[in-house]
Amino acid sequence: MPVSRYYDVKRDEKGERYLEPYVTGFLLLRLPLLNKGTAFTEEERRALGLEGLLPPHVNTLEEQKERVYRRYRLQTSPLEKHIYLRNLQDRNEVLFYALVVDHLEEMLPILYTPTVGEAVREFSHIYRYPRGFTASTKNIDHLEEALQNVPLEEVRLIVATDSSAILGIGDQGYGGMAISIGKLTLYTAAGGVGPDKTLPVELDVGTDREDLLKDPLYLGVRHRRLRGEEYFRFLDRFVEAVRRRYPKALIQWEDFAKETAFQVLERYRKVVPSFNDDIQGTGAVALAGVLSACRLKGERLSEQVVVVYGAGAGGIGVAWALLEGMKREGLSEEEAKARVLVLDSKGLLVEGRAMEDYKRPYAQRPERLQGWRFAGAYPNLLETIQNARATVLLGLSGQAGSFTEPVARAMLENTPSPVIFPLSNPTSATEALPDDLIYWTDGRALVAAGSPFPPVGFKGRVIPVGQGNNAFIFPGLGLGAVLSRAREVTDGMVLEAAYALYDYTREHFPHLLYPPVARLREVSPYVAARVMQRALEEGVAEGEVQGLSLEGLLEFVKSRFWEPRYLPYRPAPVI
Ligand SMILES: NC(=O)c1ccc[n+]([C@@H]2O[C@H](COP(=O)([O-])OP(=O)(O)OC[C@H]3O[C@@H](n4cnc5c(N)ncnc54)[C@H](O)[C@@H]3O)[C@@H](O)[C@H]2O)c1
Ligand SMILES: O=C(O)C[C@H](O)C(=O)O
Ligand SMILES: [Mn+2]
Repeated sequence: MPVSRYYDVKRDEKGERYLEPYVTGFLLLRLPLLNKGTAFTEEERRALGLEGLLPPHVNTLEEQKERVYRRYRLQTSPLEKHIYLRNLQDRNEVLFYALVVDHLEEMLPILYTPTVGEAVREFSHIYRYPRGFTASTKNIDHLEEALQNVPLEEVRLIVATDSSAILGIGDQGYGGMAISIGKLTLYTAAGGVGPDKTLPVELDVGTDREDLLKDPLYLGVRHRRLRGEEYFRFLDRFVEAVRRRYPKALIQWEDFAKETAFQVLERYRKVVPSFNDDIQGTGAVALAGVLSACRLKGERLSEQVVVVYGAGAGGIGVAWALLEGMKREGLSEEEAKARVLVLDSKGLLVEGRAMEDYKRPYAQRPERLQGWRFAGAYPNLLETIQNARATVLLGLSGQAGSFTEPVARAMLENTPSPVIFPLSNPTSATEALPDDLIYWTDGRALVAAGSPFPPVGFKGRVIPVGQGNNAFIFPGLGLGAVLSRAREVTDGMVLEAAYALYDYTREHFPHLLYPPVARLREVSPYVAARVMQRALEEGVAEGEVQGLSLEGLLEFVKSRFWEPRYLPYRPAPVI
């Protein structure tokens, strides 16, 4: 079957790839996966009915990049830049990715965190072209038919959100589609997954935001969110329809509120290859960064006392991964648990306290608090840091400014170089600004943040701020799972992604907590290869990669890596 009902990719006599479009003329210029714009050659223009429809001069891809980059630079705000790039993506995908790959570090904050947060908020107001697939309460009863309308036959990667907890900005209704689009842009730009193998999905189950429901321009369904059984019936249908239409696809669950995130992950992880980016991707990226910090300090992870601030999808995922990391260094479950302290909005999680089920495994035994001094019913952040003598502090609370100067100074009381990662996104939700943390700790804190921040100048030093964002994990994890045809994404594969990122950083950037994002295109294939290796070891891989060594797997990944280049076009033979 062709890749798409509008084209196929074939090989010529010499084995070179070419594209065979099934549409010609003006329509060809309107399909972003096919359109080369002014780069169509004269021969192609003649053969494909494009003569007279384009300017006479034929551009190279390089020239086109030059043109669009100049316009890009003239956009006056991050959101305008985002809109500009998204329009380019919807016009000509090869050109879009060629440009993004050339300027990855510059454009990631525009296409992804933090600007994507604004794009989510404004989604209905900046909407132009359709992209992705919407499952909504309007089409859920005939979802299988609706999925047939997606003109791609080889979708392998789906990012799906119900928009209930986008970044740290909460329920965003239909706007969450922008997150699915942004995450998949990274899969292609950083993970080498062809854009025609990806499908962004919005699961529009409604919104509880009155302002959105009342906004005449709002584009989602206008009712409150489905809950309980109705909600899960909706999701069951979605998963079933995906399984039928795209049996080889992996689903990445994104930005589900904590009330459902854990249930959704568990309900489907053995039904369809899937993982939750906020729980597992974030857990892995935090573990990798804390391991790097320990290496820089010349200490072991199992010696640290970790405080995780925030007990939602991200916080619990991070607590899980750090606990696993400590156990790997030889601690018992009990020993590890006493070293990973988790707080929610009511304070430290302690057994016996009222809390949701997913938090229970991370609650401290009451004995752990023996001799502690605190004022309220449960220790707050500062009290926990002081009493437990925390050495690592990780923020996943979405509470801007919650890592105050006294908090940072308290960390410094416990260790000469505290590890402090305000991981909440977007920038407006960060627990602390990195330069504040560095000043408050006299340059001694090891700092990484979820959103991108410029390096901090301090007493003649230039201190880079690592970006502890699951962007370092999910493209490699998803790619590795798909390329190894993994039946499921196991916890072992998630943790392997963390150690792979740690190893990559140690080898290539031994003085940093995370690699620069400009290196994502190297990081992701390496993470993918390690994930594949682990999938093989665990016996969940079903693909053609059986028996390959790590080097072999890396070669395999690289041979599949999609590059933004124009293929020559040959018209379909007339039958
Ligand atoms: N850096 C990354 O890669 C990354 C990944 C995932 C999430 N995050 C960030 O983490 C934040 C939370 O995301 P999530 O998906 O876990 O959301 P969530 O809604 O699942 O959880 C938020 C949690 O924050 C905690 N919280 C709220 N108010 C608090 C308060 N006053 N004090 C202490 N804790 C409080 C609660 O425990 C709540 O469960 C967001 O800002 C998100 O951007 C970052
Ligand atoms: O989207 C990001 O930047 C990371 C993470 O998935 C989040 O929800 O904050
Ligand atoms: Mn997320």
